[in-house]
Amino acid sequence: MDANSVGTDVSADHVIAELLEMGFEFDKISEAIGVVGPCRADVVEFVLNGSGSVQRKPGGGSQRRSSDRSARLANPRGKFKQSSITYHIASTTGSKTESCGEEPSTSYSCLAANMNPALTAAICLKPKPEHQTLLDDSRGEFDWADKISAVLQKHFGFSCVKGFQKEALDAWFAHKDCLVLAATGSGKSLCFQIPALLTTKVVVVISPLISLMHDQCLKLAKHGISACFLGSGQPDNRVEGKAMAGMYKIIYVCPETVLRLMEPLKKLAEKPGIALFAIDEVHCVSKWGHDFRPDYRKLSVLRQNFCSSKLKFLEHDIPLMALTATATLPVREDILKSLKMSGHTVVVLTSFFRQNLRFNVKHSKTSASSYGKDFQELIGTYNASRNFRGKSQKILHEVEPESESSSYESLDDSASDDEDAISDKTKLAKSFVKENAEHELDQYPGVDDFDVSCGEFLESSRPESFAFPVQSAETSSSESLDQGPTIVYVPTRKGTVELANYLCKSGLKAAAYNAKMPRSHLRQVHEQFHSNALEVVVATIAFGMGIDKSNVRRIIHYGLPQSLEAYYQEAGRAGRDGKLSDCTLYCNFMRTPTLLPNKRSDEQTRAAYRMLRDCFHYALNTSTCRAKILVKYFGEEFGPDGCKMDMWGSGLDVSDSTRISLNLHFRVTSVLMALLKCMISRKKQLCS
Ligand SMILES: Nc1ncnc2c1ncn2[C@@H]1O[C@H](COP(=O)(O)OP(=O)(O)OP(=O)(O)O)[C@@H](O)[C@H]1O
Repeated sequence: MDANSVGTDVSADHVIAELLEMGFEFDKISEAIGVVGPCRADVVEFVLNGSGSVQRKPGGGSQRRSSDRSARLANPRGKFKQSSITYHIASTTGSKTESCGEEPSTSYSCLAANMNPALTAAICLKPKPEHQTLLDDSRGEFDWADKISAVLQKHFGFSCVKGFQKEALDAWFAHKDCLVLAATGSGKSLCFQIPALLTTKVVVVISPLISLMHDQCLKLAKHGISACFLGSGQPDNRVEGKAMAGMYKIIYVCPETVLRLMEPLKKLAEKPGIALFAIDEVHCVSKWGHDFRPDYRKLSVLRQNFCSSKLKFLEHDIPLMALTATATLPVREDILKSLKMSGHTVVVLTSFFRQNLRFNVKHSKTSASSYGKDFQELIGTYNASRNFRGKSQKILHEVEPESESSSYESLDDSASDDEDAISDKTKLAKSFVKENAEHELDQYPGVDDFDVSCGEFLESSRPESFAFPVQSAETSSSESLDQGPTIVYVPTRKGTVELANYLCKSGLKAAAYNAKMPRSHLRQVHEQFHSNALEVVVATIAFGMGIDKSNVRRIIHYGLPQSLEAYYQEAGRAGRDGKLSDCTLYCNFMRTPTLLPNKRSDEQTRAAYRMLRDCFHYALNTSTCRAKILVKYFGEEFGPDGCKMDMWGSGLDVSDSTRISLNLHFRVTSVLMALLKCMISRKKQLCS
């Protein structure tokens, strides 16, 4: 059935279910359907931008309300999940389910659509095979460092490789496996992209997210390098065949697809050859990591199958290059072991310290009632920079958060009576289950979460106007932030919509982003974010790994992250141009941290609790440099001069620390930790 056919209860219910999944509130959806009818795009437009933005449809109004009521009574959320998935699949094959028979014009942000036609055109050219030999297979006869410089300059505009990049490339050149541990934004991708330019062979990159692969392919196309990605997000089924025939220099692929393609990959290894298997975001291998993906563990088949003892035509084992910015010592060991990397693996380790990131923690209820206080400065900053100071002040006073209650149904938004909260265990358990249910959906965006308009990324000539990135600027503590964009991470989908809505109403160019939103919207947010058309993206972790925009000036976590690795990974989106950037964590010290993964073993659940505890301790810390705690977490020690306390945030926000005494912190922490233990057994009961 057409999801948007007007006049049936099923279509209204369908739209309700989808919008609930996106994070919108039931009452608002009902009201909107009542006015504009059950067209998803119109309903969203109405909810976000009000009645003036959408024409009232005949057949809306009271007629719709009865179906809304029945939807509410039946609570059909689970039932509709399947429809929602079917809908998303349909949208990849081009069926017009989005816009009620019209081209989708909806912007879920407060901006008009801002597609970049040049970009779309560039990625939709016809393929042609690559036969450009830069390095012959003997590989020993010439100065390969010169060759690297040449391709680096030609394709990327950089004059030299960084030290750690050279080490990784040396390992590859010596046919050795390599584990690269380097800070966010340091340039790890180049380590596996350059080999593709130095040989006639293909580089296969394993990556966890379609969005990440998509972004990288787009960038490579702009740099004149052909690339494609394979997996369930690939809408063109011819791309896989072309990739296995060696028609792209770099193939991005998700782990489950690599496992499926073992035989074709063996053929590819024979002709034209595979130069390297790169495993990006390799912390996903580890059960102890923050972003465990079970299929990553099965990638040990690469080392087992692509070696000269198994494939007789190979002169050397095909090297593995594993890369991450966030791996603790146990995670590193787990990676080497579970991928069965060679005993001669070269470990390239650089500092995790990002000297231009300034870390702060502030106490906040982190609910709708605290938006006004917490985001006033941000709103003022952007509005002032657009010469809207007067208007924005007015708006700030006019726009009140819609409800005092938090989207979390937290027990503690009074932020005053922790003892009451602790005594009411039933309520706590309910809240725990509810939050868990939401977070589970938010935390692990599947490979189907993103759509692309074209699956092929062929080398395109670089436009004349193409500007190479400016090198890092020196940072000084007195430097002020310029007005690059901000990413706000919130723990729930509902939170993304609520906060983005609030910021839009306050005059900012903001957009919500979560994995359940329509792909067209997600694509649009990506494009607007990269073209500087958005000031703020309010996102779940779906907008995390791989986001590489140079001028992100602020990362705000509005709620506790699930681990310090996740926190540092997300914070690492800031200041990739080397300029001073702020990373602020707003944390409710009175709320039990419950951001927990579901469907895990007890052991993993305990590990998750440990990670949460580390986050909580990080937030509570009042005496040590925050950057120091973070890098220490990854096994790195700072020298005496390593941390400049005046610049890199230390304790809690001063005004808050006067309100919350240390005594209370420690009392609350110990009670919370006891509660967490209690919850493990409680959760078992609830799940059994
Ligand atoms: N040798 C180099 N000289 C100058 N800039 C470089 C060099 N290598 C990479 N860069 C730039 O550094 C930026 C970050 O690179 P990249 O996305 O590969 O980082 P990353 O280490 O993978 O980060 P993350 O782990 O956060 O995804 C890119 O914009 C890239 O162009």
